[in-house]
Amino acid sequence: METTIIGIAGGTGSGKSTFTNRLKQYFGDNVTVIYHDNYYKPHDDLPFSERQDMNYDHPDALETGLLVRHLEALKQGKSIRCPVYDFTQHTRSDRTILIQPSRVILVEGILILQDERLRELFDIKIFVEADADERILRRVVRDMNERGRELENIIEQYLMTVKPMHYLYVAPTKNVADLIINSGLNDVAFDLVKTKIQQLLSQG
Ligand SMILES: Nc1ncnc2c1ncn2[C@@H]1O[C@H](COP(=O)(O)OP(=O)(O)O)[C@@H](O)[C@H]1O
Ligand SMILES: Nc1ccn([C@@H]2O[C@H](COP(=O)(O)O)[C@@H](O)[C@H]2O)c(=O)n1
Repeated sequence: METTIIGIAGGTGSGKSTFTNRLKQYFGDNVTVIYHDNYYKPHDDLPFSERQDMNYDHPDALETGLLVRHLEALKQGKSIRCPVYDFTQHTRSDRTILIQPSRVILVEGILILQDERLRELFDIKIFVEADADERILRRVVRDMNERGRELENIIEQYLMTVKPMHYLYVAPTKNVADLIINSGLNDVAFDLVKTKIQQLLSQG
């Protein structure tokens, strides 16, 4: 089986997951989703207070080599066990998820277009764009509701690492994207990508 891998990048809060999850919801088991976030290094040898203060927006924060190996295995028709990251604990959980090979794989994450090995594996590269003020507002709500964070910590982390790393490592990757999407809720972009995936699936 041929495999097509689509990378979906964009800054934090840009709407990457919203766009990716909409495609997953539409295609169900015909499409597999892998989140780079699950490949954050665990650092479970360090106390919580130290894990809390780390820079999670630098490429070195992620075990991207493992993601590369997993994508290569899926392309070869092998299943993989994907780690599961726990944002409330700043480390990986004990769980892994069994992921089966499929015709189309979506890979989502802030830094996926920054890594040359990943770029080589992607057949289609998408960047989801959104203004910085909207992204941080969404992140505040999301991190407080879903990631167990407090407002003060979110603001400090944003100013110390998230914002500078975004402009150093994430924003420039817009230039290597095949497609730049204005918002994760963009219906036209969704229809275009949906049609492309339908075409790939019908080719088998
Ligand atoms: N265009 C949009 N308008 C309003 N809210 C949005 C939009 N895109 C995403 N959101 C919301 O913002 C939050 C972060 O979006 P998400 O897709 O998780 O971002 P990312 O994966 O890029 O960090 C979610 O709660 C989502 O529902
Ligand atoms: N322990 C961690 C690990 C990562 N982050 C932040 O997650 C952001 C990426 O995820 P998105 O869903 O927002 O794209 C990234 O900006 C990291 O700062 C974290 O807060 N804690």
